Amino acid sequence: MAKSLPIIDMQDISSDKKIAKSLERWGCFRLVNHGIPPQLLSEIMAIGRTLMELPVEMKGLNVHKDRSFGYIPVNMTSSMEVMMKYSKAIYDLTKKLGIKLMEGLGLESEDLFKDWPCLMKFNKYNNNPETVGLTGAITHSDKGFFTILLDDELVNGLEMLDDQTNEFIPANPIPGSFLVNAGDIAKAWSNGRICNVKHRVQCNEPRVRYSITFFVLGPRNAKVETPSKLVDSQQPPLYVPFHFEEYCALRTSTKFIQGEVLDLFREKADLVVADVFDEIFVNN
Ligand SMILES: O=C(O)CCC(=O)C(=O)O
Ligand SMILES: [Fe+2]
Repeated sequence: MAKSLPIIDMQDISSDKKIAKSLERWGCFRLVNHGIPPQLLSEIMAIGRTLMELPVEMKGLNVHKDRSFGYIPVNMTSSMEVMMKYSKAIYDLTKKLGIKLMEGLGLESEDLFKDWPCLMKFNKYNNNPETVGLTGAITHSDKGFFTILLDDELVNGLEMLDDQTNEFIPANPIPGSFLVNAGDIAKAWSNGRICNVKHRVQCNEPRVRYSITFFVLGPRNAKVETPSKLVDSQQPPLYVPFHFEEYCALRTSTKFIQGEVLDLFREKADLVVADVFDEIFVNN
């Protein structure tokens, strides 16, 4: 039977343990019965599509210094309400997921992501007959802690890497669900227990694909530090505490997008660092 990714029902009484286990084994799971109404999911998806389809001249009116921050035309103010509603709902959901993860790992039940910066991103894959078989998003890990992805219900393409067998497993959509995956910060925070799953998006059919990602990034004004309970003589600390911004700057400057930069923050990093810098040198 073909391998498939874990599906977790948020209302299941053992969901906390299942969340921790799935993140350790796969670095991801599909989340169902999460409590965000399907109507709100359809509304935010519709807004994503509308924004993506705006004429180029209108998108050019974007005045943000970082051009990737996008543009919302004034006649779409009602969309702002939906966006605020959605971001609040999804932020509350990540808070619950953080608490469940803490409990699932046998840690004190607390709001892990309190005051952490988050980012919402709309994606469009211009799939067409010429792009079938090509890659829409190359293999990468996400740099933050958690990503909550609302994927296209009709057009598949997302694939998650099983790091035990090195094969890609399709994350086929389930209407009304989210795909939750862990990123580099989760791996460092958990002392290497959580998998920062690598993933990619393939074009399998000539139909445009939309998705919305909500990234829970890293601690604000504090270092990424492993809870003491996850460290002992059997599992000595793997990483020195570091700031999320520091991590992002290195990931950007090295252009390594699969979590390799975590090696620069390893305890006793002298040897590893030399290796990574060699690679950077070779790659440039
Ligand atoms: O569009 C998708 O399904 C995945 C997007 C993604 O991996 C990302 O934005 O980091
Ligand atoms: Fe990603």
